[in-house]
Amino acid sequence: MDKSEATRRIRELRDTLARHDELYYRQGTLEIEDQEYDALKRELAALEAEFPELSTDTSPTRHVGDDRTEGFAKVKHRERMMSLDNTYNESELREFDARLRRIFPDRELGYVVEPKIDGVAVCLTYEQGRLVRAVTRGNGVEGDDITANVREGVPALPDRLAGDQWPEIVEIRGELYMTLTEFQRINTEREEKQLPLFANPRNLTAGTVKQLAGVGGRRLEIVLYGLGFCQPRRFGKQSEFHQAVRGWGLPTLERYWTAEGIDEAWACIEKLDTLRHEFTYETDGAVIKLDDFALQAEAGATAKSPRWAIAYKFAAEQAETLLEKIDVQIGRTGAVTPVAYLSPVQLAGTTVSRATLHNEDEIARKDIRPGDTVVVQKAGEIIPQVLRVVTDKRPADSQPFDFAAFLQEKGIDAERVPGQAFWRLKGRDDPALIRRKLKHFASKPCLDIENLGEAVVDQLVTQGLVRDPADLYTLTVEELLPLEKFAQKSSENLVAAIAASRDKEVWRLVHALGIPNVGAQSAKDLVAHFHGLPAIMRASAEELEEVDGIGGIVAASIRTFFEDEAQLDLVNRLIAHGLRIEEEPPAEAGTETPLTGKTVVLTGTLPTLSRDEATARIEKAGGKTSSSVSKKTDYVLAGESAGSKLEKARKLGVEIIDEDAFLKLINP
Ligand SMILES: NC(=O)c1ccc[n+]([C@@H]2O[C@H](COP(=O)([O-])OP(=O)(O)OC[C@H]3O[C@@H](n4cnc5c(N)ncnc54)[C@H](O)[C@@H]3O)[C@@H](O)[C@H]2O)c1
Repeated sequence: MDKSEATRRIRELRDTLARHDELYYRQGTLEIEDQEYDALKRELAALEAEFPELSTDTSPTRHVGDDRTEGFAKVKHRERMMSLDNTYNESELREFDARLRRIFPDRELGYVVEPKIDGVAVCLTYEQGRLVRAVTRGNGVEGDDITANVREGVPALPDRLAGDQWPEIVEIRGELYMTLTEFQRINTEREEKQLPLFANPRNLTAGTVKQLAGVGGRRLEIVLYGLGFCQPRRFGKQSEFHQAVRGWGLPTLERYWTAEGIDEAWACIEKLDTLRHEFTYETDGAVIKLDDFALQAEAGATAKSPRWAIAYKFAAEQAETLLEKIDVQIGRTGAVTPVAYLSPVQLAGTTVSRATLHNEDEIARKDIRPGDTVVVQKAGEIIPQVLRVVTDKRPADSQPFDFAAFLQEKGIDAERVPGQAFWRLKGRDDPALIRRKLKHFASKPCLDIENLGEAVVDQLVTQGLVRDPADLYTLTVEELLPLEKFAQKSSENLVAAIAASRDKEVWRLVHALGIPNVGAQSAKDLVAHFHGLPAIMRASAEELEEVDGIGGIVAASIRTFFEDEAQLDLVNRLIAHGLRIEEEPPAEAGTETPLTGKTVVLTGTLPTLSRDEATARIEKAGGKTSSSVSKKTDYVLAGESAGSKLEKARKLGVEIIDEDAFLKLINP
């Protein structure tokens, strides 16, 4: 390769890696498998070695992936947090040992072999034995302060170290992770609510610790294995440190091995490979470290990884199964990702029934078709991917899969992102689209908001006051006054008109949402059948098709709309602003209603109803709410993160119901 070719390829690789880093570290998602990512990084490193003049300090080969995000306080690590060099083959592992033996020619090298936990790196600081801080790796030098989320989300983490043999200040490094059981619990709940599923426990862990409003009832675990800053210094070896961590009562590695020399270390790695599926955490490899801290210090580090440790990653496991159908998932940013639905098959200790297909080009490159027998692989132990098609077993009438035609058939209005392989729902942030949405929302056949005409909408969008319909409900008179042709009275009128739209008929709101293919008549039909928005949101495509006048295309389009997190977020915000979402007639005095004379206590966060909304429903159904649980309480309506009220209800034997049961109760 000549230099200009190398320059072009290096730039391309850096851009690609930067994009995947952003997805992986900041957004908690991924588009390519780790093995593929690692291969791209190696290619870049090789080119930079061949053309050192093209190497720069900002290259992804020189720094750790940065997970810092807005909204978190930044904290400097007292000692840098590094990444690890990694390899997938034994000979490179032996080269690592050979390099160290060149540095320490006369020594027999003692190693520690540890499982490599596939989670999210975290650094805990204990001062005087008390947990004071939990910080992400960040860019290695400073990370995000996630103390509150760690305290809330990791019940197994003690606030105080046991005993009294701890240093005054100690940074303890480890990995946050989520058990498969918890991961499956969350995904099953999401599946029931027809929400998009999370791809794997690692990404969900990354997303959970970076939630700004707490961990929302998700349970995380931690395992601690590394020493950072320590005052006074007191450990001579990694293995001694492990003993201390255990003695302090912290969750630590279930197994680790000490080995003399690389042959013994290799035997330990093989042993680890046979045992790892029994661990509570997912492991994607082994980490081999020099045991002696003095030798570690002498060996030093490169720009991003220590020279005294290496990760050996296990090869992915594979299995053959039938690809039943291809469907799509829609992400928060509107990305439309193809997914393969498989006949369930056992792989790396779990049952696999879905695999990512990444994007349109990937499907075309591998020529994957519904009805194919495919080889699936769990790379890096987590997300299954379709590796290849077993073409010998392809049915005779099979046709290539046409992604664009498939999207059209499903009524998904998406476009391929120029220069990229993925598709995205059309123009989310386009001001013209926002205007169009708002005009539709406020129009006569929708929420019919007086005074919110075209000129006003244009100004609201241009001034950045409103980005979507939910923003209308927080507008204030003060914000409107500076707009053209707005005076005190007209501003008040608009705020009042918007407020009044909260009580309009539910079909108007359903129409106003702008679900593709759902016009005023369909909205009326849907509400007449389901009596409210929540039931429409929960309905399956089959249930939707039971409504007179709703066909397959409209049903699919409704499902796609509510599976899209961005749309769901908008709907939930509208609901939170108190818009009417149920059509049931108000209770008349003297009539028996489902909750007449009953007391309900609310606790936790409900999946779709806000607290005000739930209270309004309870009152409408004849009940009343109370803030504390007693023997007189009839029901406790509990959502995620329900706390002591739930405990008390259990103790007193008060009936506990979730949102679904509640909605059935008031709307039998
Ligand atoms: N698929 C993608 O798009 C994508 C994008 C970015 C990164 N990645 C993956 O992430 C890797 C880079 O991530 P990384 O920098 O966190 O490196 P890494 O995951 O390869 O290894 C370093 C990390 O391992 C963790 N670790 C787990 N067990 C450990 C133990 N016993 N001892 C020491 N450390 C342990 C630590 O958090 C440490 O920071 C890449 O090699 C790639 O596989 C994938």
